[in-house]
Amino acid sequence: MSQPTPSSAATDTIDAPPAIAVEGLTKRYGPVTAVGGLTFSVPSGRTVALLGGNGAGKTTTISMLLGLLLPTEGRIRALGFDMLKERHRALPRMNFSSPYVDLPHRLTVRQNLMVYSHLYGLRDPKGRIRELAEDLDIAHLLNRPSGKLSAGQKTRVALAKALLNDPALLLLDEPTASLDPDTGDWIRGYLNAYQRRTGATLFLASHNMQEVERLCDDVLIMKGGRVHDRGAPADLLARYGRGTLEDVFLDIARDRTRPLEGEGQPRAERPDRDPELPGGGSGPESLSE
Ligand SMILES: Nc1ncnc2c1ncn2[C@@H]1O[C@H](COP(=O)(O)OP(=O)(O)OP(=O)(O)O)[C@@H](O)[C@H]1O
Repeated sequence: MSQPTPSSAATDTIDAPPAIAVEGLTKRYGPVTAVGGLTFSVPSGRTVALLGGNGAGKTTTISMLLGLLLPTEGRIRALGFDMLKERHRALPRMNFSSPYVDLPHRLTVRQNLMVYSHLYGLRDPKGRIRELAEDLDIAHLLNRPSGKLSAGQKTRVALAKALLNDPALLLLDEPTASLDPDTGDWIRGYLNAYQRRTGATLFLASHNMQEVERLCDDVLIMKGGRVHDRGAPADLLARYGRGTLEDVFLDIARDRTRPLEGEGQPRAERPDRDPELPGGGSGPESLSE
C-alpha cells in the first residue's frame, strides 16, 4: 500500500466557505428527537470528529449532511451550497464511507467501483480504480463479489469508493472499524496524507478515541441529539483535566462533573460554560469560521 504524497498546492483554503455550516438542525421521529437543534460549522480543510455514545445522533446527523435524510427543521450548507435547494452542486464534490453500508453483493469490487466512477462522471475510471486499488491494497480483490469480502476488506473497498471522485468533503463513519491495528494505523496515515495533499475537509464519526486524537483538529461531542461540548483535543483534555480523550468521553457519558483545575467548581454548574448557549461553549470558535 502506498501513501499519497503531501503537496502544498491544494491547501490554500483561506477564502473557501465553511465546508459544513449547520443551523438549528433537528430530526424528529414522532416523539423521538434523534437530533435536536444542532448549530456548528466546520472550516474548509479541517479534520473534525463527531463523537458521542450509542444513540447520540451521529449517524442521523451525517445522513442529513449527505441529503439522505430530510431534516425536520434547520439548514445545512455543504461546500457553500444549500443542501435542500442545491444538493446537486455539492454532492459531486462530496463522498462518504461507512463499513455499515454494503455495496451490492453480487457485483464484483471492480464492477461496483465502475458503477460509482460513472455516477461521478470520472474521465478515466479504469486508471483511477487501478490507482486506488494499489494505494489501498485491494488489487487482488477487484474480481471478487463484493458480498464475499471480510469486514476489513469491505472497509478498504468502501474507502476506495469514497475516494473515487477526490472529494473536497469526505464524511466517514467509523473509518477504521473492523481493521486490524496495523491496517487501521495505515489507513489513518493515508487519510491524513490525503487531507494534506488535497486540502479536503474530513468529518468523521468515530468511537476510536486514539484515532480522533491523532487525526482531528477539532472534536464535536454529541449527547442526546445535541452538541454537548466541542474543542481541539488538547483543549478538551486540559478543560476536563484528563490525560486521554477516552476519559473525557467517559466523564461526559457518565455525567461526571469533574471540578475544573484551579476553579473548584463542577463544570456543569458553571453557566458561563454552557456549550448549548450561543458563544457559551468553551471552544466553539475552533469549529466556527
Ligand atoms: N428511523 C428511526 N425511527 C425512530 N428513531 C430513530 C430512527 N433512526 C434513529 N432513531 C433514534 O434516534 C437516535 C439517534 O440515533 P443515531 O443512529 O443517529 O445514533 P448514533 O449516535 O449514530 O448511534 P450509534 O453510535 O449507536 O451508531 C436514537 O435514539 C435512535 O434510536
